[in-house]
Amino acid sequence: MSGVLLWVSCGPKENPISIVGVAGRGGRSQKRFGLCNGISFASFSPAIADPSRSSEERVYEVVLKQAALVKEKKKGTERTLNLDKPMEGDFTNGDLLSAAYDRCGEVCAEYAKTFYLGTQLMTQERRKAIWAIYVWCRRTDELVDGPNASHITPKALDRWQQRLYDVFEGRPYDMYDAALSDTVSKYPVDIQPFKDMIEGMRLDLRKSRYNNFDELYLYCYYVAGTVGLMSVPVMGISPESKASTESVYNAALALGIANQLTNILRDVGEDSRRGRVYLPQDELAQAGLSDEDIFRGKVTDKWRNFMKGQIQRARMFFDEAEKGVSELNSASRWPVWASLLLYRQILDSIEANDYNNFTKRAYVGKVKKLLSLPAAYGRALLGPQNLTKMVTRKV
Ligand SMILES: CC(C)=CCC/C(C)=C/CC/C(C)=C/CC/C(C)=C/[C@@H]1[C@@H](COP(=O)(O)OP(=O)(O)O)[C@]1(C)CC/C=C(\C)CC/C=C(\C)CCC=C(C)C
Ligand SMILES: [Mn+2]
Repeated sequence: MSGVLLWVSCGPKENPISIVGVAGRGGRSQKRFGLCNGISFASFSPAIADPSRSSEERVYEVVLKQAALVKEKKKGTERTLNLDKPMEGDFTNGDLLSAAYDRCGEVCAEYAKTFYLGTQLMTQERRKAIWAIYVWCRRTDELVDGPNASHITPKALDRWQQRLYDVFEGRPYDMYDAALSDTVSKYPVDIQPFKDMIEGMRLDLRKSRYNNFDELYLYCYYVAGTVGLMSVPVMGISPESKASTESVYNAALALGIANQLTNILRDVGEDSRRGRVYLPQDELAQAGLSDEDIFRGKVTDKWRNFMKGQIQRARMFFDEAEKGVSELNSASRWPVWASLLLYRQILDSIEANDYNNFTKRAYVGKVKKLLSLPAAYGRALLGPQNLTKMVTRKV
């Protein structure tokens, strides 16, 4: 890839896997949480650094705050690009800004073709903003996962965060930043999910095991749930929607978590070869498995049973997310359905591979991908259905 980018609930024992989802209306919503084990939060982001509560509770507080902010700001703040800091070009110039957005679109097309195709149905303004957010997320992930990852230190992430503050204050460093600066000046996008994604990358630098689902949930929020929270203010909620803002944000969070859990299940072998195990250690132990079994990479009945539970949990998060998609603005629904249906099918593919995610990479073939697009389009035609007030599901 281009060098430009590079520089830069847990449940009770008899019910081992459960999630309790929520959707409410008019600010009266409540949320129930699974009980999860304690974890050290000393260096986590202050917004969610409270060890006495579960990750779900703390993340849900961020959701509520984001929903309140979007209601408050509606059309964004009056920030304008500030040129105190020298840049290579004048990005307040319409042509340069437009070139910056085009470049974001190219990066998006190069990395995520199907998703790029999905954005084509969105209004031009929204599509550009989503591209800018996409590129920032991709660059952030590249810091810890790209070819220069071995040189990345917590200090480098601190600098990336400082640069993020500059972007939000209208002081972009380069054209990708300029596109994001412009986006956050136009849409009620808050900095918190961006900071939290950087926090997820910090976690990746220092942690390679997750004791329980509570810890894993927090990681998934940081690196993926945040994407949902960044995207909703741009995608917009349908004017016909009667669902509460927080319930839509909650669904967006669930989609990010579902995607990341799916990523983790698909990449078990690949991650283990990098010394990483993103599976809850307590659930592995309950299934009679350990890290050794993962490094050995043999598909056994114990492994199959364990995987069935993990897949089931990921599907529950997808179900949770599905309830929110129809509440989005009509033009935003198609790309979200497309990405949801495609990602969800990776889980089917893991099953079709007889749970061999050690040496076989689960993927969705071209035909299935193509068939998903009209299926997504059909679903996108369905408008707001009103999220039920509270949904509680246990497996
Ligand atoms: C109401 C409702 C359901 C609204 C929809 C909200 C919405 C658009 C949610 C998007 C969820 C989403 C696409 C999350 C991304 C999850 C993800 C895959 C995160 C990856 C993290 C790190 O993973 P890892 O390193 O293990 O994996 P790789 O091997 O590196 O792949 C990420 C890579 C973090 C970076 C995330 C991105 C680059 C994706 C950013 C995407 C967008 C901004 C666009 C989202 C919009 C649509 C239409 C899907
Ligand atoms: Mn990555």
